[in-house]
Amino acid sequence: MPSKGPVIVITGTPGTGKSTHAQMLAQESPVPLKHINVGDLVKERNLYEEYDAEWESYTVDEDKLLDELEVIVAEGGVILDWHTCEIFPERWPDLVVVLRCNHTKLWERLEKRNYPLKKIQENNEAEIMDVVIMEARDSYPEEIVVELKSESTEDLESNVARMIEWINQWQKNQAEE
Ligand SMILES: Nc1ncnc2c1ncn2[C@@H]1O[C@H](COP(=O)(O)OP(=O)(O)O)[C@@H](O)[C@H]1O
Repeated sequence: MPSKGPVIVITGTPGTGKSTHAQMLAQESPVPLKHINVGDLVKERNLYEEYDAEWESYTVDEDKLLDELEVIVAEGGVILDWHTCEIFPERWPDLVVVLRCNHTKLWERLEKRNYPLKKIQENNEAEIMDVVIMEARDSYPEEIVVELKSESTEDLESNVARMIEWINQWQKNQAEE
C-alpha cells in the first residue's frame, strides 16, 4: 500500500460544482482524501490581504496560502477545491479536474448565491471564455488535466465514478513502483 494518497485539484469557475464533487469524492474514495475548500481556508486562517466589499471577495495573500497548503499537500491524500489552479506548483497535483457548465445554468446557480450582478457577469464570462481550462492546460502536463461537464446529477455521479476509477488505477501504479 502506498503511504501517501494522491493530490487531486478540482477547479472550475465558481458555481460549476467543485465543492459538491469534492464532498462526494471524499465520501466515496477508496483511499482517505481530505477535502480542502481553499476559499474557506483563506478566510479561516486569514490568508488574505484585504476584503473587497464591492466584489464581495478576498484578495488572497498567495505566499501565505502556499505556505499553509505546502504542509497539507506534503501529507498527500488531498482534494484542493478552488476556482483557480495556476498558483499551485506544477509538482503538486496528480490529477487536475476542470468542471464546466453551460452559461445559462451557471447564471442561475450564481443568482441563487445572491452574488452582486457584476460578479455573476464576470464569472459567467470567464466560463464562456474558457479561462480556467486554459489556465489548467498552461500550468500542468496535458495528461493530468481532465475537463468534465457538470450540469446534471448524472454528470456529477459519472464524474465521481470516473475519479474513483482513476484513484484505483493510481493505487495499482503505486503498488507496482
Ligand atoms: N452536476 C451538477 N448538477 C446539478 N447541480 C449541481 C451540479 N454541480 C453543482 N450543482 C449545484 O450548483 C450549485 C453550486 O455548486 P458548488 O459545488 O457549490 O459549486 P462551486 O464549489 O464550484 O462554487 C449548488 O447548488 C450545487 O448543488
